[in-house]
Amino acid sequence: MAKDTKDVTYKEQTIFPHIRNKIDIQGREVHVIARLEEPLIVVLGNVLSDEECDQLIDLSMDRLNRSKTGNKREVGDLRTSTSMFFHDGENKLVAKIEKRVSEIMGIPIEHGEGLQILNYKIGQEYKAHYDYFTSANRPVSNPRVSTLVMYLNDVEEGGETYFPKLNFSVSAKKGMAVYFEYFYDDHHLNELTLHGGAPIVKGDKWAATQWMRRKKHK
Ligand SMILES: O=C(O)CCC(=O)C(=O)O
Ligand SMILES: [Fe+2]
Repeated sequence: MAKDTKDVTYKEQTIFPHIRNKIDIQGREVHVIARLEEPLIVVLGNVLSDEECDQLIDLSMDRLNRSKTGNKREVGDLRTSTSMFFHDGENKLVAKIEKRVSEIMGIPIEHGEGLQILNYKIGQEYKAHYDYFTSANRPVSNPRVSTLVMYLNDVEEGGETYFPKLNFSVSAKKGMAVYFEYFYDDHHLNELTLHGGAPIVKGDKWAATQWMRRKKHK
């Protein structure tokens, strides 16, 4: 018998649990607008209402500090935004959004690092980076596995979330979000999730980021 020479395309298991183009959560219909399969990058619509976006901005405005990066949480050129973290469930709105984010990402909120609000003014950016941690000599004990970046306003010009290794970018649009994950066995797929927040050219940018860990973080 002739041997079957068809290529077998093997796809890795993903974390994101939704296969349909709509996700029903808390009586709200979140839309899957676009989807890249490997690495999985999902553009989502109707994640937050306009009022929720405005309230998150109002609640964080007076609590912003220069954003930090890396294990040592340092301030530097890599990330020039200001930002803050809400405490877990610190008010009704944050609790409600945490629950929604957890359902979208398919991971309990206890694995999260807290909802983080970011503000970028003209010229400010988050240069291309990986959200996962790397350690040269020992495995990371509780690695980050996935990210959701939600946009809280429309940016007039600039401020896209860009993935330079994929020639792909997502414009910041109020209430929408981009999800991606980087817990693949094939490390090449994780490396393709290199991404950044492009410098703001006109206007400013407000976003909310949720980083999830493999295991409980708190
Ligand atoms: O601001 C963005 O578009 C990207 C933010 C980001 O990469 C992060 O918070 O890890
Ligand atoms: Fe990031």
